[in-house]
Amino acid sequence: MNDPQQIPPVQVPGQGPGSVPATVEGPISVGAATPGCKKVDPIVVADGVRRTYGALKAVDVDHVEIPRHRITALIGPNGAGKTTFFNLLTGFDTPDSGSWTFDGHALAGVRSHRVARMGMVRTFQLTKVMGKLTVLENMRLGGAEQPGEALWRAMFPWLWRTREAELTRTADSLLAMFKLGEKREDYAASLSGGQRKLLEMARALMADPKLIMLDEPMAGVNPALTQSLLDHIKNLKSTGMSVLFVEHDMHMVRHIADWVIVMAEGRVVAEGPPHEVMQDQAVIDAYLGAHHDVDLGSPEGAARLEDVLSEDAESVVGTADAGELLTVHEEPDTPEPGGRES
Ligand SMILES: Nc1ncnc2c1ncn2[C@@H]1O[C@H](COP(=O)(O)OP(=O)(O)OP(=O)(O)O)[C@@H](O)[C@H]1O
Repeated sequence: MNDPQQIPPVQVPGQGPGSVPATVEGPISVGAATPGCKKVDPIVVADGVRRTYGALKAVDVDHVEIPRHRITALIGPNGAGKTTFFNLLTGFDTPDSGSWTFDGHALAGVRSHRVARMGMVRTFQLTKVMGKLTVLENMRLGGAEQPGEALWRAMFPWLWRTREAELTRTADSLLAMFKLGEKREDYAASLSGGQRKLLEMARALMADPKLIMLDEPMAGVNPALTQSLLDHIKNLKSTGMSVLFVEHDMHMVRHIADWVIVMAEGRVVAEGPPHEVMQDQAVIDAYLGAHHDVDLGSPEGAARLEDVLSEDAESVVGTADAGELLTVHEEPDTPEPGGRES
């Protein structure tokens, strides 16, 4: 069994201390923070990306840019199109129209595994860890396969053994970081929902991404782990990674996001720094409808919003189906039900 105490501090694969950029500072947008505004250094640029389901426009994004080396939150009410947009960008779904680039490379039509190999890796709202594999095996699967690696493995098995040992070392470091070291030999199916979320995030890091996209990383994570999860995400930025996350937890958004993009009814309706965006009328309208007087930028306002939405029969806030605005609930140790890929 692995002893997390003996594992050295994690180094995100391929990003040793020598290659770590200093904290990036300075303006994020070129000019004013308006919906679809240009960024000083974008890692993703999307144009005219649309996805309809029958008459429903799930995603209808004219233009959006995701800043590099920053933590960006993608927020919006349920059904706003956030997950569908994630699916489109990462090749898990196909848009009706539109184009987008990642790190300067056009990605429309590129399949999901190639997108991941290019350095754009995502996690899912409902985790996709493989229950019948151990935690360590799941991690090793996340290691990006180099072009031609399968051939090398067949022809030069001793070289593969070296690579496998490397993957195991990286996996153990990441498992220690996510406090899953003691679970490395357990089947992933035995993990709680929250632990599976952590495993999925750790596995995504095995691919050495330039951009990690997290779909509701906090939902279902035990409160004891939430602070360390926030710290992990901040650490990713300090290693030079760009982070884009979908989240309903405004506490998390306010505390770690450098930039917030707000979607409603498939469109980008606002963007900017967290404290500004949360007082934006379009955002308040999108979230609150009639409750315009609530200030999302303050803890009291967010608490009030949570109360209001908890009483709303159509809101999932405060239920097991959604992240919460201020607090994170305990996840029962039961397997997740199947469902749509989101
Ligand atoms: N496979 C699908 N078939 C039909 N409609 C879909 C499908 N996937 C998503 N939708 C619809 O598209 C819209 C956007 O859904 P999406 O899951 O992207 O929203 P979201 O902002 O991620 O919501 P949430 O915060 O609840 O996860 C919703 O109205 C949803 O019902």
